[in-house]
Amino acid sequence: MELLRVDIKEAGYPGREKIVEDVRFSLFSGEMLGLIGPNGAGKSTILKTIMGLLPGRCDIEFVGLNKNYAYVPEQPVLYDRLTLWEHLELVAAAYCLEKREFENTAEDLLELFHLSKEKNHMPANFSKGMQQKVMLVIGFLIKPDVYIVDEPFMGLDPRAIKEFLQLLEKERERGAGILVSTHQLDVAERICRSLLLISDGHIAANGTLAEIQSQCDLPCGSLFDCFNKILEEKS
Ligand SMILES: Nc1ncnc2c1ncn2[C@@H]1O[C@H](COP(=O)(O)OP(=O)(O)OP(=O)(O)O)[C@@H](O)[C@H]1O
Repeated sequence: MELLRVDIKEAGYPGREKIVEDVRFSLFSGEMLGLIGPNGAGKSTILKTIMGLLPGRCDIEFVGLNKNYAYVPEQPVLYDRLTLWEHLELVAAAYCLEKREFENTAEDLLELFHLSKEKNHMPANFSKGMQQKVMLVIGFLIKPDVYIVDEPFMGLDPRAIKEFLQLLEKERERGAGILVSTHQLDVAERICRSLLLISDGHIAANGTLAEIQSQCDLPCGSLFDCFNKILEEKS
């Protein structure tokens, strides 16, 4: 089932409108789609455009009624004067989560991400990785249909990455669609059934790893090899 339809004709920043051009794809229920590409290729710009945070000529449609989503940006966005638990309560209030269910889910997520002891502390004083985990906890709390996650692995320790991936996989099995931007090509190769390689604001390759391997004539190549070959051919 299609959950998200993206058709970006042109998008960018005020004064720099053409960072991304002709990017079209759909995200389906139960799909983990990896957005990969070199620094400055336009991955975050695509995600921000999908979220309506940037101007642009585009059609973005969350297909179907009452589709909700979680967007986890690259830079954590947290309030200075709220504790971790107060952040979660705020989300629960905004999404009208039932109190008992919210509390149980929130406690489980904090436990899983090893944040229980920090519950009454201010995330503003947390390390970068801990702040990133808070953003992920908030995303998982609302159990959305669509997850849009920008570079989630940066700053997470290996244990946190493993727990995060397990949770993401559970959500995918539940039927959520997941769009994840990352530089971790080994992780993308392992977890993403479909991949979208962005170069210079355009789609340079897309499909499954097997399709990308045949597109760049590297039948047994890793995603790392394919990525570099495609980019070399383009330059
Ligand atoms: N706030 C901004 N204002 C103007 N230009 C920007 C802004 N943010 C990013 N850009 C430009 O847009 C282009 C794409 O940047 P973007 O952040 O989308 O790349 P990315 O693929 O996510 O890179 P990275 O992997 O390094 O995070 C770059 O040329 C960058 O300089």
